Amino acid sequence: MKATEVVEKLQQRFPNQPEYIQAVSQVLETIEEEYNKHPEFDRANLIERLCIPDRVIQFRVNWVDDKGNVQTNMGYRVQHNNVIGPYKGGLRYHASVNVSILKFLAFEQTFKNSLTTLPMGGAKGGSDFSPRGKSNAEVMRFCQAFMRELWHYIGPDCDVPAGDIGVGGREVAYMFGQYKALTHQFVGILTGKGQEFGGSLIRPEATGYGNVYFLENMLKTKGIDLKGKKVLVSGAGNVAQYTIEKLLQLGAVPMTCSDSDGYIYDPDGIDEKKLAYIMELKNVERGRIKEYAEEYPNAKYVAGAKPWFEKADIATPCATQNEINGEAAQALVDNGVIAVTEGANMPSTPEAVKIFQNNKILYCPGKASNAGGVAVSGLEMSQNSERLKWSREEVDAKLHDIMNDIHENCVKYGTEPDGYVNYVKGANVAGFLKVARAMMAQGIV
Ligand SMILES: NC(=O)C1=CN([C@@H]2O[C@H](COP(=O)(O)OP(=O)(O)OC[C@H]3O[C@@H](n4cnc5c(N)ncnc54)[C@H](O)[C@@H]3O)[C@@H](O)[C@H]2O)C=CC1
Ligand SMILES: O=C(O)CCC(=O)C(=O)O
Repeated sequence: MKATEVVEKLQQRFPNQPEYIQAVSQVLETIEEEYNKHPEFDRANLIERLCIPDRVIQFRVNWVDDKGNVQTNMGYRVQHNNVIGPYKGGLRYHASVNVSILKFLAFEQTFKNSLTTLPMGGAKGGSDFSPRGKSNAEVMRFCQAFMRELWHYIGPDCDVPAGDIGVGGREVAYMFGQYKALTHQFVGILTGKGQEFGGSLIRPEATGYGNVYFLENMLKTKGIDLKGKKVLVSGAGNVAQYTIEKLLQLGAVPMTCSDSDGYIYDPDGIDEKKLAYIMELKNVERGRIKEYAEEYPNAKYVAGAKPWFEKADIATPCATQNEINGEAAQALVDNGVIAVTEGANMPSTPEAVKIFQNNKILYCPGKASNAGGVAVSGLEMSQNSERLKWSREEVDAKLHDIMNDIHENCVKYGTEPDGYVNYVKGANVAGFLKVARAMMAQGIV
């Protein structure tokens, strides 16, 4: 297998899917060597079968807005690979959603879910509907209309969606209610559910907490801890909020957060009280991050920019894909950042990744460091199957163990001769081998 040739062929077959090609390209270049140790993989054309999703489901979603007008959005589910378990992965509601973005996310999810050690295949879905500026009633009607189509293709042992950008507890609950109404079944069809109806404790916190547990592990390899470290965080949603919460618990000092309009920098650090303000602002009032600087005048708000040019010890992008480009990565390196851990999916461009690696920064790709969210989703599925609810401590301990295992696997497969851990290679090879072995065992299907 020659990675560049496979990517070229995919590019010809799927033109205008840059995010998908970017994700595939990054994985193939790091697994090429391992793949070529197994001639049986090539005979089975494993690589194309692994890169091309099992299916891409696309549908129209009609819903009625508050003025009584009918609106039409697109809905999608990309079921990428289910050789190690039922399809599993979030739903994204954002105006930018398209097939390329969902194919990249579903591809990444397949490797991520493999890394968690739990039996989950990879999928992703969503819509170009944006909850921003919509009333609660409009969001409910949209979620119901979306599920009226999606329910045909999912099931507790077939495909179990969850949240992602624009889909949190509120949206999951509306979709759960609609699935139940359509099927007359109370089953664990979505994860990230409310605590009252089958949700797992720690699921809302899991991606952010797991991100910081992974960061702790990376720092430990250099004998460094988080105490007093200044951290640049982007995003102000689910992943950013619980990344900040865990950073605070471990003595670090989060300095920034952001939304798609700009970022805030707080020279005094974001403390627990300020985090509670951000949670209220974003989760309840659904306001903009610039309001933080009005509430805390010591902080500055920078419109239309990202926080990567501020000085700090660590950076953790928790907003969206390709939010750190080469220029931003170079600024982070020049400012002395020692570690970059990704809460978001593919937030660093290929140029940025090369800059981190060439400068021997501790750098980990999202499919490893943000796997805590889907891992606890897997634990929610187990609890739903058992019809039991585990304690907060039990789930957190399991999350901690899973993140430690993922870190260990990255070190095992990614350590280079000079001792530098290439976490990208480690995560990709470890994730790939399990999926590849399962594909080989199950024959040509
Ligand atoms: N929610 C979860 O459990 C998991 C989420 N992720 C990833 O983490 C990232 C954030 O997701 P969530 O926090 O769940 O979503 P969210 O909807 O709760 O928050 C997203 C945040 O990113 C910001 N954002 C969105 N698009 C942006 C853009 N184009 N430019 C700048 N900022 C932008 C939003 O303003 C918001 O603050 C995404 O990449 C998602 O795929 C990864 C693993 C699990
Ligand atoms: O919890 C899940 O099923 C999916 C989480 C997710 O979308 C992700 O890991 O990117």
